[in-house]
Amino acid sequence: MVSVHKYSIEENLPHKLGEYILQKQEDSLKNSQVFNVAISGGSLIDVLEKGLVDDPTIAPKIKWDKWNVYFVDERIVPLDHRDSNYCAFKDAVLDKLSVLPRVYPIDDSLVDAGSAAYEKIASEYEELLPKKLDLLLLGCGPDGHTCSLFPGDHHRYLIEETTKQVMWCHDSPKPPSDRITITLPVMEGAGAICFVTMGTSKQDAMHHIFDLKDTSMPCAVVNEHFDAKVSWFVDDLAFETVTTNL
Ligand SMILES: O=C(O)[C@H](O)[C@@H](O)[C@H](O)[C@H](O)COP(=O)(O)O
Repeated sequence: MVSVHKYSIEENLPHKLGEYILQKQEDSLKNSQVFNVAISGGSLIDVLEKGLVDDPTIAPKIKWDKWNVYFVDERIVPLDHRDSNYCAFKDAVLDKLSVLPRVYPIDDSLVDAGSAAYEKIASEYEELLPKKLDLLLLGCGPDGHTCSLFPGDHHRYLIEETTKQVMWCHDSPKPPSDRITITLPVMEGAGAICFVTMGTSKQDAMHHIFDLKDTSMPCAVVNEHFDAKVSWFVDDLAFETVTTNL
């Protein structure tokens, strides 16, 4: 069963997420020299800053030199553009560290080459991915999207992909329009999948995902497919409308 960790403001979700990530780091480093993590953009990055960099009890235990950081999705913009997930992570986390992880951004030399090059950015990124990601840290949009796997017929080709691990997402309903995203085959191979979602704007999505099991929402598809390896870190506000006992 999917596990849900629900916190009030006072309970400090970023700290609890930090503890969870720390445990995953330790588990992975028992069997490997490196900890392979892939992160999304959006509000997750602020939570990572609070939980992994600012938190005085967690921060010293994070072995950044053992981390390989990938992106579950990225907007096709230059890496120093304010819309870039890499740029957001750099500003919020990397620039504050004295020991750096190895980070794998997209090759942004092709971002101005037009849509013909975007498939190439995706396939090149697929080449960069390790055999196994230990942990995926994901967000959930108000429409139930995750990574750049959006709901609706127009984007069905992304959630239904069974072979390619990274794809070009065009006409994204959330700007910017062109992105790359990992697909379900990457989730299939991952050690653990963790969603982080907070606030009232997520209430409708939470009701659809947890009460109605509405698989028109990509997050509900992830819950359904990967079940026991999926955890959700949510706050009271986001879960206010959920009636299912979890
Ligand atoms: O690049 C992106 O747009 C993100 O990776 C995206 O998938 C994000 O995780 C969700 O949209 C949730 O974002 P919020 O948590 O900011 O609502």
